[in-house]
Amino acid sequence: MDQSIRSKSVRWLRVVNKTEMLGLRPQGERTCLGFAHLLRTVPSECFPRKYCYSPRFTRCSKRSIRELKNQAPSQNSSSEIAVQVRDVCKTFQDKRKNLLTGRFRAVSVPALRGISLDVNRGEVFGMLGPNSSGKTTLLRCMSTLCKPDKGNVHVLGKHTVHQSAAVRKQIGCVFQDAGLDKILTGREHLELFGGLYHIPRIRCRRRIDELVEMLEMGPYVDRLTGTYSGGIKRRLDLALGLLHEPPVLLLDEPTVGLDLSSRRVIWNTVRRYAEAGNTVVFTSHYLEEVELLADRVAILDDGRCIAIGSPQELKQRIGGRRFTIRIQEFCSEKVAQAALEVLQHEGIVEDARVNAFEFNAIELFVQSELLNRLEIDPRADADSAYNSYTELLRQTLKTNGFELFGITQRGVSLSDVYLALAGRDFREADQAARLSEGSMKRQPKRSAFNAEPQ
Ligand SMILES: Nc1ncnc2c1ncn2[C@@H]1O[C@H](COP(=O)(O)OP(=O)(O)OP(=O)(O)O)[C@@H](O)[C@H]1O
Repeated sequence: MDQSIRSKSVRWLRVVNKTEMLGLRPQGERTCLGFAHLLRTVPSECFPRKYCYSPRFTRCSKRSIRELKNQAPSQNSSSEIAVQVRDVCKTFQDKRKNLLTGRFRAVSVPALRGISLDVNRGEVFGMLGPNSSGKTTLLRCMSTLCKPDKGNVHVLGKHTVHQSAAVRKQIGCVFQDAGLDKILTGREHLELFGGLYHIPRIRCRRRIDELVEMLEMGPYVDRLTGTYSGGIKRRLDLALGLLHEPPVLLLDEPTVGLDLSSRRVIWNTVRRYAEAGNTVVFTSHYLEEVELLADRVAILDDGRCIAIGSPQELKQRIGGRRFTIRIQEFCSEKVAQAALEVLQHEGIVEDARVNAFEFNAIELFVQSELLNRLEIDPRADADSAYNSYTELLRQTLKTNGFELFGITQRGVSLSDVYLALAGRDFREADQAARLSEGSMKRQPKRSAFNAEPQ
């Protein structure tokens, strides 16, 4: 590559470092380098002394720093807790255009509404939620990039606002919109970051080789990143986040839009990293990814944490089984509603609805209490009891003139947990978020099982 371009790029990088890190870049101004925002989480001590004045998020009075240092560690900031979030609220001020008048008006968009949670050291912690539930904002609060309006976030006992420089030394971040500089190769990116983190050159090279092997990037690392596919770009992003071996790794939707092989590589890398005693916090939209990867998961809805626990615990808390009844392959809503009314009238379903996203299939949650009440094989094991219940459904629908296309049953999934707690399923929530993006949000519904949101 042309050396002059590269040195220009590195010079720009320094300028961008300085302005991004110190929060001096005017809002909305474009940076020359795509990956500039990645650098915001690099500790400010990496920059020449003369640049290090008044960083936006580290600015606080000497007195408040003294107070923080003298503060006795709270009960939960013990060594077992890697990330502590307490009562965090964040509201954005946004502008919306009135389509009639063409004028903009200011609107408040509450992104986080009092979230508290703890992430233990050495665990893989997932944050699951539909669009606009506040996952990214919470992750940005943990990474020092977003300042909560209310509440505190501590990472390894350090306050993310008052001790942001100390926090940045402990974290690695991979965000959704991470950009890479097209005119540098993957290895050059890694070397550049190694330099910023002051990793000795030989150690840095060894670490780069390790990461290249771990992320299966051998054939790509010496190519210009402009030629990378989405999956390889995400792998390089992850390598940049892992380069300095941070004890806490923050990932925002690490596998969104990737094919299965890239996802597998990323999942394996994250797992191995956590097994080495590090903490990983990630957000995801994919239920199966969270079930597979997370030791514990927080389910977010509308800026609130509605459940927290291991995927297994959460599913057990809901219990029972989920039935899907299809009257016809592509059923109309009217027919499905009529069938549901029959079942309700016969008193053999408790918690049921017609799912418009599944061609108006009827979905039921069935728990053992219902089977006991209906006196279905009281002495039989769970499987036979649920099979008898299936037969009862089939007979009831048949005697009322409904020909069945099919009935399936399965154990509950995290999607059912979300449905039970939030009163709507993921796709409905995503659609609602898209429709009401930024407008007044609905109040959370009571759970389908009357489970109290936490
Ligand atoms: N900089 C911002 N300015 C205005 N509103 C914002 C800003 N950042 C986030 N929001 C709003 O805050 C809410 C939560 O957004 P956030 O990105 O945290 O959600 P999310 O759960 O990560 O969603 P997704 O899964 O789509 O990434 C949304 O309504 C979003 O529009």
